[in-house]
Amino acid sequence: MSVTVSSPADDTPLLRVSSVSKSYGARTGCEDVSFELWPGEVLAVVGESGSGKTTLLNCISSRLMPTSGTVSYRMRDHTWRELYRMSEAERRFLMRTDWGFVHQNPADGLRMTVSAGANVGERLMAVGDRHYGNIRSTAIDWLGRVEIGADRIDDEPRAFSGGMRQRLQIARNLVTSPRLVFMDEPTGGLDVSVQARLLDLLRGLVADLGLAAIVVTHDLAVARLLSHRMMVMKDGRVIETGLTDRVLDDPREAYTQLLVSSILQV
Ligand SMILES: Nc1ncnc2c1ncn2[C@@H]1O[C@H](COP(=O)(O)OP(=O)(O)OP(=O)(O)O)[C@@H](O)[C@H]1O
Repeated sequence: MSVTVSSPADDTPLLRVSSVSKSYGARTGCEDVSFELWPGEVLAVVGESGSGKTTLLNCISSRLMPTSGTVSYRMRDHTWRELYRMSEAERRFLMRTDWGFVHQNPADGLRMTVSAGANVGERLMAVGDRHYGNIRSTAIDWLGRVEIGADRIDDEPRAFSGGMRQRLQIARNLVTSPRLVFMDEPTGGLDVSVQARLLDLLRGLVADLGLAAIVVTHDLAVARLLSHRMMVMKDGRVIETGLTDRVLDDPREAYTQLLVSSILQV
């Protein structure tokens, strides 16, 4: 089954995913997934462990070549480019400038042995900023936006708590004003109280910046708080999709009903 979702937000999508499948030998990672993502839209991809969320996220963020299907992205100059027809250098440039990727484990998205300021500043340098004073003041500004004091700018992230590291990773990703951010379980592995604060912060930043985002999570509360739309995956396929509140309040598929009711019983 191929599921195409539509959004009311804008008449030109930012990303088009068409019939993407990925298999690992005989094992299915994800199968025949199609959807479009609009500017400023947050899409949550939910499902239980092994349902194919991470495989799909990796395929559409150019980290894992799909077995079949296409991923097209609308560039800033409005031309459409097919991701896996770009050169490796073009894809890397896109990832550094127009896209962000927030990993579940901040250590995967940060340089742990350089200062917090440098972690943010080097992304600015990657998009061509060469003015030390600008870079430092923008880094301080962004550390403030993610609630890290300016007095911590020279500390390395390994001296930070898990929540601070995750906030730093978010600042590093958002400082260049990307148009699209991929997030893989962005609050996973954090204490519940830290999660709640981080989610609040993320929600505010995504809304302020008008970011489009694809958030993979097994946590329906994260999907509820962050996303406009949801895709529910099972065994590598999308089995239900729709506005987040609709899917959570009135799930149509038996599997989604089970997923929602099992959370509500906790
Ligand atoms: N590198 C790999 N080699 C072989 N099989 C893989 C590989 N990565 C994932 N798979 C398989 O693909 C399927 C989907 O896995 P995936 O990690 O995408 O699911 P997920 O929904 O992200 O799970 P989780 O929430 O546990 O991270 C699973 O059956 C998994 O075993």
